[in-house]
Amino acid sequence: MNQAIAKADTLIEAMGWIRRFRGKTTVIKLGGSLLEDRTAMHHLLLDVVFMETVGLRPVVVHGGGKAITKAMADAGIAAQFIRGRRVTDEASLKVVEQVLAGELNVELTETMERLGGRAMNLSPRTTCVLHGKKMLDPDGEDLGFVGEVTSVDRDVIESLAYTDQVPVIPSLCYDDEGQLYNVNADTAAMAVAQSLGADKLVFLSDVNGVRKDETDPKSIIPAMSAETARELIASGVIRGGMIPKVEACLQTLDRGVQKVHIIDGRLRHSLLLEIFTTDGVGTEIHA
Ligand SMILES: Nc1ncnc2c1ncn2[C@@H]1O[C@H](COP(=O)(O)OP(=O)(O)O)[C@@H](O)[C@H]1O
Ligand SMILES: CC(=O)N[C@@H](CCC(=O)OP(=O)(O)O)C(=O)O
Repeated sequence: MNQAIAKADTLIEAMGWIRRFRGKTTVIKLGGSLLEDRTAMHHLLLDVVFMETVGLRPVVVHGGGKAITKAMADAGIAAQFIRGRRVTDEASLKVVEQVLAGELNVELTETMERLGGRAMNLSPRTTCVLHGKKMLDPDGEDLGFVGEVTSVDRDVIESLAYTDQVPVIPSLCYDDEGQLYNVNADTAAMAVAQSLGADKLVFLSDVNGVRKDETDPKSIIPAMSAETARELIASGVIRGGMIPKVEACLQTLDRGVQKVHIIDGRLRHSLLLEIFTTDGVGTEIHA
């Protein structure tokens, strides 16, 4: 009996948080490093289904960098990155599309449905909600078919909330001429969060947050200002795949979203801990 009472207490404790966030949009970016870990993915999607069930509005944007690199290697294509973005020629683009839209997007949607939730894939193979153009690298490098999002079909995404469906969006966009582009998933999540005026943007990755020393989990920085984040990129402490993530955080903060978090998706229920407790996990970047 005591156990059952403790469970009821936990539900009551969550009530304040549920009321606070009910009807609010949280954009959740699932990183490809994390998607490799099936158990972690399962628990995360369960958290997403829970959020939707109690009236929050989760929107999932996903990458799949590791799976793309693997599929490219299988096809005999070497991966090349510039400042965390994949140089994408025509052959690579085919692989990117197949992995993101053909495999991961379908798997994520189906898994959520199996877990008792309702989900809808919004990919170029079904309904593409991200529109954009070729991205011009600030250093003048030609990244090939790498795009940036210029507009988001907000109405399509928001209408899913009326039928209790979680939108699942891969990081691909079309331009006005119907050319497909590979978009960094952190950048795509940022564009979606801005367009929806999201309350929160959470990046789930395979590290416990931004670290002073990339290899030392204990060196995690729990909270940092936008200014510090810029300094850490310039000094090389933040490098590789963490650069587009932090850049996306900075641009989001520039446009009015109050808080952005980078958290460890491998930690069971990290998403719920982030939303339903006062002690956040991971790194919070604030204005
Ligand atoms: N200062 C840093 N702190 C933490 N991770 C960092 C840092 N600099 C670079 N990284 C790297 O960034 C990676 C996360 O980026 P990425 O692999 O693109 O993840 P995701 O697939 O989740 O988007 C980490 O696994 C780590 O290797
Ligand atoms: C242009 C560019 O870099 N696109 C990314 C898209 C996937 C992605 O961003 O996946 P993660 O979230 O796992 O990093 C790529 O090709 O890897």
